[in-house]
Amino acid sequence: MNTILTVNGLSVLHQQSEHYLLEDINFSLSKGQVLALVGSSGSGKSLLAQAILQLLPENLCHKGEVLYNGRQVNQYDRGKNIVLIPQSVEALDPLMKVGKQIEGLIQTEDSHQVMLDLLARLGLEAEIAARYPFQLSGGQARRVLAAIALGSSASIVIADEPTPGLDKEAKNEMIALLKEVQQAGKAILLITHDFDAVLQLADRVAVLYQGSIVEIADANHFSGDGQKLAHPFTKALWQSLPQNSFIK
Ligand SMILES: Nc1ncnc2c1ncn2[C@@H]1O[C@H](COP(=O)(O)OP(=O)(O)OP(=O)(O)O)[C@@H](O)[C@H]1O
Ligand code: NI
Repeated sequence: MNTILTVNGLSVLHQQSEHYLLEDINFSLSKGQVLALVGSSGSGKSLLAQAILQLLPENLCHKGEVLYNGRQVNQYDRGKNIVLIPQSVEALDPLMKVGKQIEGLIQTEDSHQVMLDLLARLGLEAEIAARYPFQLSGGQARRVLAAIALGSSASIVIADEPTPGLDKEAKNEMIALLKEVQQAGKAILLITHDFDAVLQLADRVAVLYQGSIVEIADANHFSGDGQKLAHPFTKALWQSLPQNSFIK
């Protein structure tokens, strides 16, 4: 198969306490596939994204391997082959206008036009390009972060919570864009609490519970009362959604 990302026995531990924050994570991702990563707050989703990108904070260390196209991931893959749509807007350069930041990552001659097209696709006015990050609302900043990732040539996109803070229209636009990214043959790791997005985009869903993946389920197993789901935590997560509240 066209496996593009492989995570093998990945663990992340806090150096001082030797406490495991992630333990023995295994999964792979092929071209054009979307794997959703769900789990409670604090279960380790963002840490997994950071570990894949070699961006772990210094007080944490990791074991195991992350392979891009069969070879160890290195720092040069970041931004080039694997991009992150980060959870926090602090990832933007506070001193550079956002249009320039987006253009900087688009590797085609007409980067200015591509940047403007991306802004429009994400429902942002062209004048946003001339603003600094602090002049954006939370939802606008999130869409700018997405434009940066989607404009790059990377073949793997890791999206850490791309939809919160967006109104319904902007959220649907973001989901449509991610769908296009997938159809272009890129692989997506979609970290989210939003099951709307999961059900519209994901092929499979990895469920993280206290630092371990307890189940990787087919996305279409998230239906009915969750009888096709294997792990009690996955079932509980599914049944706790407001739209499933009629299920006893
Ligand atoms: N640098 C660090 N040092 C020690 N512990 C950390 C560090 N970074 C994260 N953690 C801890 O690791 C755990 C997982 O954090 P992480 O940010 O990955 O959670 P998450 O699943 O992304 O949560 P959320 O849904 O709220 O974004 C948390 O308990 C967090 O406090
Ligand atoms: Ni997180």
